[in-house]
Amino acid sequence: MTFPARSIVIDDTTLRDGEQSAGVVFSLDEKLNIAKQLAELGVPELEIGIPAMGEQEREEIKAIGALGLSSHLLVWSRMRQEDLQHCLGLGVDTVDLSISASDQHIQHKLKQSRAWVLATIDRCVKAALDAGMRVCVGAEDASRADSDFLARMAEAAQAAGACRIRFADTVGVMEPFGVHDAIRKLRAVTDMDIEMHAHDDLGLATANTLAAALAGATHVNTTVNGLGERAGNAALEEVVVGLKQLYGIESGVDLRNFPALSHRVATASGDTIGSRKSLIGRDVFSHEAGIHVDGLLKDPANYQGVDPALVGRSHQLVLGKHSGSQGVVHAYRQLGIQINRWQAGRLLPMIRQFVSVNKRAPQSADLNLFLHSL
Ligand SMILES: CC(=O)SCCNC(=O)CCNC(=O)[C@H](O)C(C)(C)COP(=O)(O)OP(=O)(O)OC[C@H]1O[C@@H](n2cnc3c(N)ncnc32)[C@H](O)[C@@H]1OP(=O)(O)O
Ligand SMILES: O=C(O)CCC(=O)C(=O)O
Repeated sequence: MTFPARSIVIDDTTLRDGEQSAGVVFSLDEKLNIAKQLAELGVPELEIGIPAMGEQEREEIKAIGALGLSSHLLVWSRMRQEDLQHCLGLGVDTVDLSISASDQHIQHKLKQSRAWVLATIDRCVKAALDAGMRVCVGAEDASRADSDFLARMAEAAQAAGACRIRFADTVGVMEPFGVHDAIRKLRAVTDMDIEMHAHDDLGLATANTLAAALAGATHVNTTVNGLGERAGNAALEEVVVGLKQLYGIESGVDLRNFPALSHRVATASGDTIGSRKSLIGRDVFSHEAGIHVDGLLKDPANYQGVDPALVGRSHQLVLGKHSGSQGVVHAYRQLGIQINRWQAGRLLPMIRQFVSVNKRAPQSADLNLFLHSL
């Protein structure tokens, strides 16, 4: 399958939805550094906070704005006049004005009607525009909304002057085919930009985000390391690499310095990154199995699905229970010691015995000992 060359805008919400993860708080210093690093990677848009939360949040939003970053900044707000007022004068010219799209939320959270939602969109979007803001209408819980009503919301938003609608899979219950259909349907009824906001409750946030991009979304929300409410959002690193590698869609984001940002966000959020977390986990570019190591040494393409250099990393070859003789020869060569395959074959049982007992790879001192005992 071939895909037309195109680009997409990443709107990273590490500093908004990322910080909404239970128990996570970023200090101002952490926010400033995360924002700077995101901008340095070339992330074009950053959603940086919720002004209605209070004076401190607003001061921090201002401080991020004062950095003069190359990234375009947004704030998030409930679709309420009083919340909108808090978004003004912060040095940020775009607001995601959020209102629920599903009957579940409209009736049982907002305790309102669909007609009220449409009227509120009209009133609040116009008020934001009058105040000099650009508006993205956040359709919260869009994934559980009636699709015809969502279309009416999009029409109301566009008629009022919004430039974008955000399709939020708020509770993370969608799958890629459904997302593709939903975004296609939205694309057919509006000329506004469309943004996908996915949650990872079923482990599908990235897949759903890619599906939205294929269906015509112009913007996608991400967070560093997939941080975010509950199971998190679509991970910036996965979305950027997936868009480019699978579909040739450019995001303009260069992840070669991503490990430093990933580490910063993990530390600031008190999180540990799973060792097998795609692209950033400790072990995802490590190889032990003899056949794989032999193949990689002959040509990395033999066992490389993703080039680790894309995310500033490299392959690690590890000696272990499943090593073969080529891997052993290579490990000794790294120490400046030339051995032949016959010697490697005799060293293998020692290596296996060592890792079985110690549950770790042998270090250079161990390898020297093995060699001397031959
Ligand atoms: C899916 C998402 O991620 S949405 C973003 C969620 N993020 C957050 O909630 C983090 C920041 N939140 C906060 O600091 C606070 O919740 C505030 C400042 C926004 C509001 O605080 P409070 O006024 O004390 O209200 P509280 O949080 O208890 O309840 C939410 C209220 O907002 C209403 N509300 C929820 N969403 C919306 C919306 N999109 N538009 C208008 N009103 C809304 C609820 O119905 C409820 O109103 P009620 O008190 O009249 O029943
Ligand atoms: O309405 C929005 O802007 C999306 C809010 C959000 O974070 C969500 O629905 O998960």
